[in-house]
Amino acid sequence: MTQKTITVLPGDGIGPEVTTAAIEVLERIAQKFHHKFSFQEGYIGGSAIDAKGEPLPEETKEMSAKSDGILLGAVGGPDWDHLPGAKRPEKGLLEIRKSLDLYANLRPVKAYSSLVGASPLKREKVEEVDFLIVRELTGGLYFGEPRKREEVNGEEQAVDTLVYKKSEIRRIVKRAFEAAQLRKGKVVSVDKANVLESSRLWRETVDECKTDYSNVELDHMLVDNAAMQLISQPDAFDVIVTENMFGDILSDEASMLTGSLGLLPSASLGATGVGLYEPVHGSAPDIAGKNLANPLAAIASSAMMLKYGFQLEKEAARVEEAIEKVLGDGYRTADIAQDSTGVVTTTEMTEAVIKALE
Ligand SMILES: NC(=O)C1=CN([C@@H]2O[C@H](COP(=O)(O)OP(=O)(O)OC[C@H]3O[C@@H](n4cnc5c(N)ncnc54)[C@H](O)[C@@H]3O)[C@@H](O)[C@H]2O)C=CC1
Ligand SMILES: CC(C)CC(=O)C(=O)O
Ligand SMILES: [Mg+2]
Repeated sequence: MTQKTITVLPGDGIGPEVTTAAIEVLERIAQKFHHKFSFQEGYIGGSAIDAKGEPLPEETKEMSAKSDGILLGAVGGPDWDHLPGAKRPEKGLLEIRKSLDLYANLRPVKAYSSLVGASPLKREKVEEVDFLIVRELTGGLYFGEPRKREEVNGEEQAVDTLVYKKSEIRRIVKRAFEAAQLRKGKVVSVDKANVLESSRLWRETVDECKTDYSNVELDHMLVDNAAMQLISQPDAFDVIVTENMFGDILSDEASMLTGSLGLLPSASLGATGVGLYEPVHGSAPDIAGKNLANPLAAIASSAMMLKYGFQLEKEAARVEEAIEKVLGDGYRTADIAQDSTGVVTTTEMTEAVIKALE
């Protein structure tokens, strides 16, 4: 019997809908395998700004740090877009990642066989897709200082800063090599070393780390080429390691190989301690509150929590199999449906997954 306390941070938009789905699945898993999962809910993002006046209240940070796993929905939305950068909902997410030192964001991209038709790419391009994006999560442009607006020579300008320390690069690259050793043994490191100094340090550091992993094959790829190769030869990738913003962009692109952004899960891990599990997608304000969101990315994120956070491999596999089963049985939320017949809601998809756990 495993006993765990899970912090749930639903956030904004479709966040509450998809985290509810993930909780229901975890509750069923606990019941089935005789574990005890208790859930505590906290504020983050726009809903935290509305309730508590800030995107990451201290109490959220504390309860998250003390728990065994964090399940997050998504943050942000048009209600808060007028706020200055430091007070926006997204700041809450960046801050929780930073404060818990969750530097390794694992984003698996795997085509479900029954869904290859949902991708805008040809079947033969996507059916073998199975790779892992290892995205650096606590450095780079999203965190570098200074960041500011200023007036220079009578004109307004804005500054963001892209900084990487060698130690930050080393630790994420090691994660990628280790992940590759458990997969097909191929790492592609993505950078912009033809232009950016930070990318040249990135590339040098990757080469240095490589000497400890003689059984792993390494290639470097410029990010613009990588964006193209993800479409032209997506099945050639095994592990992609890259910096924060490139990983953010490439993973949304990669989601279309599977058919929808609503399918991709992620785990954000530190060296030790609590991990954060969240879908790759955002708060999807266009469909929020309509019971239309695809809950599978959040449910698959809860499977990553079981696997990486609690070492419950069998239980994680059971959730993944249930997802495959419902897709195989033809359950489709609107984002992955070929036409409008038989489209299911968020709650119907969740019920189907729970049923498939039996
Ligand atoms: N991790 C997070 O909390 C993230 C938050 N955001 C925030 O979310 C807000 C909206 O951003 P967008 O650029 O529109 O990105 P988004 O990821 O929220 O939505 C992009 C498109 O994908 C669709 N989509 C996303 N998740 C879906 C799901 N589970 N099922 C079905 N369709 C889904 C949406 O309906 C929309 O058409 C912004 O405030 C942004 O800052 C964006 C990305 C990540
Ligand atoms: C909202 C951003 C802070 C994050 C994002 O887009 C992501 O992590 O995928
Ligand atoms: Mg993103």
